[in-house]
Amino acid sequence: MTATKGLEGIVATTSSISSIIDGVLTYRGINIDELAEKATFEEVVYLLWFGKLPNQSELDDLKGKLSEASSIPEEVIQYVQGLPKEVNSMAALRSIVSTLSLYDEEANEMSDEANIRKAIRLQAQLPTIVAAFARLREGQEPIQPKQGASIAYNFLYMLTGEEPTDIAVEAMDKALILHADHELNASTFASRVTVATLSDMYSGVVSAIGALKGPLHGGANEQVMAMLEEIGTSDRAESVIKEKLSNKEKIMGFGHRVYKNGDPRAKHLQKMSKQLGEVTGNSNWYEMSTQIEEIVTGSKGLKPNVDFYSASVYTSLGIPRDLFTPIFAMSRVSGWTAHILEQFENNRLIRPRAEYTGPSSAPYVPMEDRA
Ligand SMILES: CC(=O)SCCNC(=O)CCNC(=O)[C@H](O)C(C)(C)COP(=O)(O)OP(=O)(O)OC[C@H]1O[C@@H](n2cnc3c(N)ncnc32)[C@H](O)[C@@H]1OP(=O)(O)O
Ligand SMILES: O=C([O-])CC(=O)C(=O)O
Repeated sequence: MTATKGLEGIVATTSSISSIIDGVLTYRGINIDELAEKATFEEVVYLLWFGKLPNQSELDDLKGKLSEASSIPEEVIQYVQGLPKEVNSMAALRSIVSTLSLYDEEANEMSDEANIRKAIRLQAQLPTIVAAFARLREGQEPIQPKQGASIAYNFLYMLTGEEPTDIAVEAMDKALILHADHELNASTFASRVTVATLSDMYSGVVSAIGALKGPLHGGANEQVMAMLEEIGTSDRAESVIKEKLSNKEKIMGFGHRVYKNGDPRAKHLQKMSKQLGEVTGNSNWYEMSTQIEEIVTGSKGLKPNVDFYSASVYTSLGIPRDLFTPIFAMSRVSGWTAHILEQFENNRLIRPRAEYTGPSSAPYVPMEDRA
């Protein structure tokens, strides 16, 4: 038995949800570029869960169900209110989703119908949770979602209490589409491992949130913004990045385990970042980002991943940095739940082996003889 570090190149399951073949990403066979340009996030959620694009009445039905399920129980709001003010936002999200399961009577119900209903509730409630968390820690009242509005609109509305502009809603919707699923990424794999023991959907999503939190995965988007803030002004970009590279530091938002010639999602976020910079009259973050891309790609051949330009997009939307990864979770929960449903369809316990590298035939030393 020989281990492959980081399971690189190992095919661990079959899946018909998303594919990355020769650098092209599809959801259910549809190219991500087309979805980013033409679809809405709700259509993508339907596509991921049910394997086809919805017709108008199927889409209306799903939107109605998402809207209906978008409020969170009062007990959960009280739980959020009681959290320490300075808590890490992904740790909070992980705990809140776990708490949410305690108020879902179907949490441990394993039928297909119950699992779809839970997927709808999780997708509908994560944006409400993230917005409520952001407001409560500032001492503000949470805002109820508007019935009938899109997830992208509602999230921005619940966060700020103001009607978002059309371009803000478009940018948020596009970001949600682009982050929705990505084959067997670390958090999705974590969710599948958890539910393959026949544990419940909430446990799978909580495992996934824990995995997404790390800076090598979803947590990178916050780190990108921290880096842009550290650089501060474009004239410092070259010296700061070159110093990081010479110190062998990783440049957040660059590189990818699967894409070696560039992430097809990055260009859409770059375009949104540029547009938002023009609309807000502050292109500083966008320009600094393009400059960093030039330096990192030029010197290391590394290309930006989905996390890189999302940082300047969210900042232009006025979103605090520590909500970037929770926003990723708000989108990726559609993919996690699709994968959990797929895992349940044809389940087998996921239990690989480890190549043992410890001592062999070690004696049991009695306590009095130990050093
Ligand atoms: C949504 C997502 O999860 S997308 C990924 C988000 N994560 C990031 O942006 C964090 C920064 N990027 C990285 O850490 C990596 O590129 C990963 C984790 C995404 C992929 O990692 P792996 O496939 O395991 O590649 P690995 O980390 O082994 O890197 C291979 C080589 O490229 C270098 N490298 C990879 N990414 C970077 C980077 N962002 N900055 C500098 N060097 C890098 C490594 O240092 C290593 O160099 P070496 O061979 O000289 O030691
Ligand atoms: O696929 C991966 O390894 C990371 C990920 O989630 C993404 O790029 O969206």
